[in-house]
Amino acid sequence: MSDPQPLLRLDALVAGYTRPVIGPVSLQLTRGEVLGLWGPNGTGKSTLLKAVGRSARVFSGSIERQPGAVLAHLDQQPVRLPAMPVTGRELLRAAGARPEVLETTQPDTLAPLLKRRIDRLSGGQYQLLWIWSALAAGADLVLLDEPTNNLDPANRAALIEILALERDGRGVLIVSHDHDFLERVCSRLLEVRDTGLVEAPTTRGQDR
Ligand SMILES: Nc1ncnc2c1ncn2[C@@H]1O[C@H](COP(=O)(O)OP(=O)(O)OP(=O)(O)O)[C@@H](O)[C@H]1O
Repeated sequence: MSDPQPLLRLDALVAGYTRPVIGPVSLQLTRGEVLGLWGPNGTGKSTLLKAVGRSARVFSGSIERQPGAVLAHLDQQPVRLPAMPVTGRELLRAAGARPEVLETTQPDTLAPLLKRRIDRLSGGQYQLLWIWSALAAGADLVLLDEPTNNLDPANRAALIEILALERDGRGVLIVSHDHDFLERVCSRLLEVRDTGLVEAPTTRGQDR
């Protein structure tokens, strides 16, 4: 079951800001895959996501996204919306979440968040809702930078649960230092080293 064209293909990508900070790196992500990136601080993992999201500079190599694939990018510091009387449910509807997803498939932890004003949620609650809205709205290519930061154990467990839902339709690329989380959710893990990306063994993701 492989796509004719992967959702995302990086070929010898060198990316950075005023100067390159990562690369050359190559990878492919297909629908149904959850790919984890981990490695030491400052090796350019977030920059790689930003380059895919077009907020970092590409010095050489290429980034090919499947035409029409909808991208959602959770940055390390999620942008909060200004104060306004909008509930979580209204946010998800505005993002294009399908009604059946809103009514049936949300984990218990999310139900109370749907009723609350989003400008009154805590940082972690907002982050979880933001990720759920990207998934429920059917983003094809989801980039998550340190998604377990700010989450307590219950919300971290909810994140693991929602990432497992309807996984076949999308590809997810996750940067995290939370290795246990990556092992739980990822089908493939890559370690970022000075020499490039190295395939890392994953014990739990294989059978998902
Ligand atoms: N906006 C920016 N402008 C210039 N340099 C930057 C910018 N953001 C990050 N850098 C530099 O790029 C390098 C890689 O940073 P990046 O945040 O991509 O690494 P990382 O692997 O995600 O690190 P961490 O694990 O600490 O989050 C670092 O040297 C950092 O100082």
